Amino acid sequence: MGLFSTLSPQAASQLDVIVSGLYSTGFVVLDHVFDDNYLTCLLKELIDLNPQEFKPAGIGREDAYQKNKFVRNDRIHWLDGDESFLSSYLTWAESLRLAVNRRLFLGLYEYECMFAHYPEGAFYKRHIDAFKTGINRRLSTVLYLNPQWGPQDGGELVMYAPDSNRITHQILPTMGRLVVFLSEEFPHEVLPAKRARYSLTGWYRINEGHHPAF
Ligand SMILES: O=C(O)CCC(=O)C(=O)O
Ligand SMILES: [Fe+2]
Repeated sequence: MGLFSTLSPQAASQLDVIVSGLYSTGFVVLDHVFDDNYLTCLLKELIDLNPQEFKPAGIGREDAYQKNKFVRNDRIHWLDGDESFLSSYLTWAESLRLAVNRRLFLGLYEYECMFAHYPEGAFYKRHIDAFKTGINRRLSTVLYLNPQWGPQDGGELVMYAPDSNRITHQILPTMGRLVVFLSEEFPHEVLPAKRARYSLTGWYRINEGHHPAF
């Protein structure tokens, strides 16, 4: 049984929307990709994780700029991929990887993801997830897990036009909202959250060691 047999027709057409949006603007925001029960389950798993296992963001896998607590002060928990609650999400992530590779030839190879917790007041200053010369991230995903989040709660994701100070979008991190964008193109920042803000964030990487024959 192929992977797509596990996707609903609605999920398959959402993948088309994402791929088309990436093709035309490099950036997509979608609601209702995952059902409410599953989102609630993800949020519960996230909240149940031992707070000791959340590390200040930037430790380990990123550059010095991103380790600076004046740049970001969220807390993150890398996921191994073998957590049972993640399997539906990872099935979806794999189907997106295949759809993107098939239509956009990005050569996405693997996906890594983490839970992020922005405590009250936390932020992440303007940055780019990958520089063309640096880490091999090509596509960023953020799935927000914040029930009843409104404008009064802050924590917007602010997206800038490539190489510009022009703001193109201010996105509230509402429950189930998904943002997908090309990692190398769009500077973005997270405004201070006025209450705890949760997300499942991930990146597709290319395989550094892999040199295609053609
Ligand atoms: O949570 C968000 O809205 C974006 C987070 C982000 O930019 C990152 O973790 O690189
Ligand atoms: Fe980012």
